[in-house]
Amino acid sequence: MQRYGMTERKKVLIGMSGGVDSTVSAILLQKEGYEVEGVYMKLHQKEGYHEENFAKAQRVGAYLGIKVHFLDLSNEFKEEVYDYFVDSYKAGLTPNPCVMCNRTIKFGKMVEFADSIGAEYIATGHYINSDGEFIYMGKDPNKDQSYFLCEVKKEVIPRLIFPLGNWVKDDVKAYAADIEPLKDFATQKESSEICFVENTYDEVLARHMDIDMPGETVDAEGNVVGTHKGYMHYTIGKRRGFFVDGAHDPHFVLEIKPEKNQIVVGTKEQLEVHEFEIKKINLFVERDEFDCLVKVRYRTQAVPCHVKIEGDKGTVTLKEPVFGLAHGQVAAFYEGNKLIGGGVIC
Ligand SMILES: Nc1ncnc2c1ncn2[C@@H]1O[C@H](COP(=O)(O)OP(=O)(O)OP(=O)(O)O)[C@@H](O)[C@H]1O
Repeated sequence: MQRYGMTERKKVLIGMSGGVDSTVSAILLQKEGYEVEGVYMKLHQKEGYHEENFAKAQRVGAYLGIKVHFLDLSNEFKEEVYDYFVDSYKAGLTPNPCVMCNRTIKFGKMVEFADSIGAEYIATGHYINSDGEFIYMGKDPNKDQSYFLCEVKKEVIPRLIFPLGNWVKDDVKAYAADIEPLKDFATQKESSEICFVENTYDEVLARHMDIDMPGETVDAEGNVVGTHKGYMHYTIGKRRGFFVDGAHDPHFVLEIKPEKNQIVVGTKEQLEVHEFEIKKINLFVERDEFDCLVKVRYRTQAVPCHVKIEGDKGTVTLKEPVFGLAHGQVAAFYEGNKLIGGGVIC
């Protein structure tokens, strides 16, 4: 984790969310000899959320004797992440808000803030590794978050430090539990996967539009076979929450047609995908045609593939098929544990 030379003491800005991961990360950085400052970012408008979490981050700051800044990025977050999330569902796509947040906010605006306070390094409590040149999967396979960084700008990587890259979550909690003034951090409820979603994503969408609009469920040939609750309730691969008249076998969502408020359903075999296109390509290596592994969603196995990039589009040919590829999600490319980039599935 140590990047600075023996004679200098390098300044690091750590994103402190009030959670156990960033808390332990801040402690580890200080132990390593870094000059640490923290920042709590206000990202969304969830009632009461920021008061509580900023207070926690400040408690950690007081314990460590470090400054914790408060940065209101709610306008930027709304534009770059929240609106994109809502607009994607409206367009029948499955967004990846954490990927966009990492690119534009955590490793975008937070880096600009680090510059403004003279911090060379930027740290977070993500379960990821980095050698200053590349990003690697974290050691804890259940927590590895490297997938969410595949759209981060290449030039920021040398400045990133992830103190928890070689930790497993249980050890992080045990570490916090041993520190008397901070031991409640070890047992607090874990944050939800998407920070502004309290329960389900459709609760968020329902604040902006009418998502309950019954429509037709059709098969791959376009025959009407049943009904559904409104296209925004579904993602590709979903197998519940719609009706297929007289169906015995399980049916899955194959496609979403927002303009007709239709969902296309079919069998598991019909979900099989061998090739797909990507856009918004972000690579950490200089190549336009290569073999690698690809993860087409967060919690899935990486599969071998061939990538060919032409202009701002790319074609990914899979050597093993995947089932249920959702448009709008990110495909992250790996060589072993090394993240070499990504793109948005279109
Ligand atoms: N509001 C925030 N302000 C500052 N940094 C943040 C904020 N939210 C997240 N981060 C940073 O991003 C990291 C990853 O966030 P994420 O929400 O994915 O993880 P987490 O496992 O809930 O982490 P934590 O236990 O630290 O809350 C955090 O560890 C923290 O360093």
